[in-house]
Amino acid sequence: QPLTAGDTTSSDDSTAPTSSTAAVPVRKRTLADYRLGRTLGEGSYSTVVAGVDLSNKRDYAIKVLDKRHIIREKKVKYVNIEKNTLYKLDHPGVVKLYSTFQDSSSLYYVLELCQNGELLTFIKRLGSFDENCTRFYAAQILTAIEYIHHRGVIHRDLKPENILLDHRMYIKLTDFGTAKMLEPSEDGTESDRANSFVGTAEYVSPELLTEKAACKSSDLWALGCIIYQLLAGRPPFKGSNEYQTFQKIVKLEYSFPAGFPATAMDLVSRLLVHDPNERLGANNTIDKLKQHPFFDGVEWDELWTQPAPRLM
Ligand SMILES: Nc1ncnc2c1ncn2[C@@H]1O[C@H](COP(=O)(O)OP(=O)(O)OP(=O)(O)O)[C@@H](O)[C@H]1O
Ligand SMILES: O=C(O)C[C@H](Cc1nc2cc(Cl)cc(Cl)c2[nH]1)c1ccc(Cl)cc1
Repeated sequence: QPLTAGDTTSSDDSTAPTSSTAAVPVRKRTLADYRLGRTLGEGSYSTVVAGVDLSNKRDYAIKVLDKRHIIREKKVKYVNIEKNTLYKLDHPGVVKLYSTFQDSSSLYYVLELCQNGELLTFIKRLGSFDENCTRFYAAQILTAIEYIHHRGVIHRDLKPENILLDHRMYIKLTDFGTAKMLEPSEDGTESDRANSFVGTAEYVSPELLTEKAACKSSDLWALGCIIYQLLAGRPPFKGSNEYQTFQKIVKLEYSFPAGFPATAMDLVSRLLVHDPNERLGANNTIDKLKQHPFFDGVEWDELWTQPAPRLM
């Protein structure tokens, strides 16, 4: 018998006033609060299913992790990094985490539902994006990166699989389990280097391969790779295996296909730069990135209210 709004099984006082004005404390959710629907996707350690919250009839994405698997694979740290990072972030371009809970076998994240799945799916389906669509999506991704960096978070694994699309076809960054929260160091400025962890081969920055240390600028390198991929239909560095890919990155071995728009070529070549400090927008100068001619015409204040361009 599914729960209906107003029914309560937990210690709540079931005679609690049901009027919407009553400040009912936010009760820790349990699985019983949701009607689970279709499976949205599978991760290495997770399954994501659609779920309707029975008390407010809203749709969510519920990410389920098997506890034993998490412990065996030593991913406890990543789970708590993803939880703490997502709880801290609040931006239209970042997937929202509403609640977390657990039962005897699993851990649950209740996430904002991104009905249109992964950006990668659309790149594959269309082959590539036209310049106008690339501009819109690059601008949305850029403002989401600007926001997480402002909050002292480096994503470290930005790629079209980790950029989801909601019902309005707006982007939502996800997968913060490998993100890095920069610790404010003694002199108050945040330490700018994060150690260990290597992202996905095609999008990994050179500094991560040579010095094993990511910085905010590593996300700008990934943005350069993503802009290239939106227009070319494939990432700039792609070897026949991971090692080959890393070689190309370290040697900056990439070229633009014929027909690649000139302003986009200029922008990408200012992001795919070895020295992290030399990348356009590095060292908290993302405004310089926004002023690049490629973004001419972007209404930055309307970016999260205007309708997304039709992908074609
Ligand atoms: N909030 C969401 N809304 C809709 N679909 C989602 C959402 N979060 C994840 N998904 C889908 O579920 C799939 C699995 O996501 P999840 O984050 O659990 O694993 P992953 O990060 O893709 O894989 P891995 O853990 O191996 O990196 C994703 O590929 C995505 O398609
Ligand atoms: O309920 C909360 O919010 C806190 C718990 C803390 C927590 N309990 C755990 C149990 C196990 Cl076995 C593994 C991890 Cl990573 C665990 N993390 C929790 C539950 C779910 C998720 Cl996704 C993260 C953290």
